[in-house]
Amino acid sequence: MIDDADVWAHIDALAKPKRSLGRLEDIAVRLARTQGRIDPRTRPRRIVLFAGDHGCVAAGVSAWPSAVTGMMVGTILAGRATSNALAAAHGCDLRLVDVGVMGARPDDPPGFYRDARIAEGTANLADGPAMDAAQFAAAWGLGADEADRAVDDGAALLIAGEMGIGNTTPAAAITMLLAGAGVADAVGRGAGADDAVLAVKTRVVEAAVARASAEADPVAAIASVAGYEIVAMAGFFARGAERGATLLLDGYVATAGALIAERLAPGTVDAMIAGHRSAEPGHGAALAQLGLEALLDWGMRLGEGSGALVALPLLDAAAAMMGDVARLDAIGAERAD
Ligand SMILES: O=C(O)c1ccc[n+]([C@@H]2O[C@H](COP(=O)([O-])O)[C@@H](O)[C@H]2O)c1
Ligand SMILES: Cc1cc2nc[nH]c2cc1C
Repeated sequence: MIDDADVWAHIDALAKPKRSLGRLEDIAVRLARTQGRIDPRTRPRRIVLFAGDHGCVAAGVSAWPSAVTGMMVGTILAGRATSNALAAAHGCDLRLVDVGVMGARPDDPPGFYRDARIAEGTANLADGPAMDAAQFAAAWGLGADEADRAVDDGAALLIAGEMGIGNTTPAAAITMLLAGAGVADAVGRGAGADDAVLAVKTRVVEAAVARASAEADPVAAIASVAGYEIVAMAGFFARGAERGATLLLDGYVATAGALIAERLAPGTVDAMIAGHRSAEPGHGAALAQLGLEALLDWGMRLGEGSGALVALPLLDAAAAMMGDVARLDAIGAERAD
């Protein structure tokens, strides 16, 4: 633990007028708090992309077919997705984890395949629970293992990204369940739903949340409307926070994972910084529930960790200020402000 007052005292002693770096100083304080040190680190850093499919796509909740998840997995493995480009641009190590992608891909690297308990995609949440408790635990465990691996490899800052056609449907249901959002706010156009798809998605989410709300057990309620990649991100966040890493959040789907983490492992939010606010209308309610304010609001809605990766240089700037700027007394000047 580190006292905010000590962090501000350090910032106010630097060779610059007080508060002259504006919001960058607030980010620096948050970063220092997440790591419990006055000179927080943003390197090494790692993004883990969790990819999974969703049975509810069969109900007509997405503009895209599930096969596109596997196609994008191939693109990520080939190093040609947006996440690869942004991670490379900002010196961020990237890993891809299969948490239930439909279809076999013979070219996948060894070790890519998922825990045996995780099916090729969740069950259709329009018809019944998306997953059972054992599958929830397996997905959470995969995510937690990835956080352990990242921290063991030296990472100080972690990003979770995701790829999964249909996953803004479980994200909307979780935002209703855990952040109290109304259905009209929570359900958005995802990867490009038209009015007809939006109407189906709204009905599906409303019915699934009604069913989940009747569950007495909180994990069963969440599992009933979740996605494997969302639960894996929750496990990743919870374990990452436990291990002292800073968690930089991406968009609506990643924040659904953050809501689950905070519900089941309270205090995880203390390690989080919200990279951006997605164009999905429910993201504001999800961030408000966590008490987080996004760094950027740029109308992005891709997923893949892209919003977090775009915000990453802001954290680098804050960390550089904390670690690399001389003190006013060291240059022989006296504070005049
Ligand atoms: O996280 C977000 O803010 C976000 C907003 C809109 C779309 N997405 C991405 O789009 C896909 C899900 O969209 P959909 O319409 O198929 O539910 C999935 O691969 C997500 O990564 C992600
Ligand atoms: C092409 C495509 C790429 C994506 N990356 C994350 N979600 C996505 C959804 C689609 C459809």
